[in-house]
Amino acid sequence: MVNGRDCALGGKRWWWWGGEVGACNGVIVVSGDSGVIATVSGGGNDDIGVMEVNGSSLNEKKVTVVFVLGGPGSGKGTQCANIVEHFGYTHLSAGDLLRAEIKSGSENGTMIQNMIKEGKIVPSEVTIKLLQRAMQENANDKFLIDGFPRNEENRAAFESVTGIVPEFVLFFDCSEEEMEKRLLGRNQGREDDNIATIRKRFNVYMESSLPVIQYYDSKGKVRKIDAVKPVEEVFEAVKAVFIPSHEKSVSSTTVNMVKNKGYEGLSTAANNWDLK
Ligand SMILES: Nc1ncnc2c1ncn2[C@@H]1O[C@H](COP(=O)(O)OP(=O)(O)OP(=O)(O)O)[C@@H](O)[C@H]1O
Ligand SMILES: O=c1ccn([C@@H]2O[C@H](COP(=O)(O)O)[C@@H](O)[C@H]2O)c(=O)[nH]1
Repeated sequence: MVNGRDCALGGKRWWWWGGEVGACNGVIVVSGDSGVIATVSGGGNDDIGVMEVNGSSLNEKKVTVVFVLGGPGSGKGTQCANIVEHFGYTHLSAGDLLRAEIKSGSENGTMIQNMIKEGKIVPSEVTIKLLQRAMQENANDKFLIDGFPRNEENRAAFESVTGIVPEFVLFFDCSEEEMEKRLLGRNQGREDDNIATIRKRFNVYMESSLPVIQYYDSKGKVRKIDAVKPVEEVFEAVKAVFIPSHEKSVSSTTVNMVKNKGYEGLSTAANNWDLK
């Protein structure tokens, strides 16, 4: 499945991949299938990822991850920018990371470029490594992962390699007609925003990505948003998902106080608060 090895350590399972074990950053790693254990201190090779499996931990960093899924052009990137601004998440677009990898002159560049032109899904190990590195290099502990996982294999590999289970999945539900119109009008010079590739992307989305959303729905993790509406209205619905429920009930109480007892000083703020 992925280029990694695991073994039991202190009742926990650990994975590693890539590079030399001894170059890793002050964490415990395992060597080989025989389960030989090495404790490494110091060093520093960012290409090596060591993660606790079965906990949302990345190099001993606890992280919160929200997957942002939906068809091509459903507005994921647009809304992620709003979420970053209002809720302090870091936005990691898998597609942007892959495009940056092409630009960097990486040995995988040509392969990634061909896959994107064809609307195909890049192998999991490539994308997961880019996502892992981006999370490790960022001091934040809250990430929006946009446009990943795109198929069941992506999903299973990410969960087993990183041990990260998403907090929830934000799903932008949009008609194909609307998505096509948006992609053809995006005008960002993307090689895959032409009608032939768009059709291929739609097919891959229907066949491979929707089952991932269905999987998370069966776990009660999907927060579905009607993404056909204008940007501002979509964000109102998104906000309702991100505002913690206790804050919603506090504001609800405040509104009731305003309504019932006429606390005029609070009325503007309370009435502007979006209660869902
Ligand atoms: N609610 C909306 N109404 C109208 N246009 C929108 C809306 N949301 C986004 N757009 C526009 O549609 C285009 C696609 O949006 P965006 O890039 O956010 O989609 P995406 O889901 O991230 O796409 P992709 O999966 O291809 O990366 C952009 O030009 C954006 O400005
Ligand atoms: O996890 C991923 C994300 C993206 N791809 C490839 O990139 C393009 C563009 O993705 P956007 O999310 O629209 O930026 C996509 O069609 C895939 O070819 C991928 O393989 N895996």
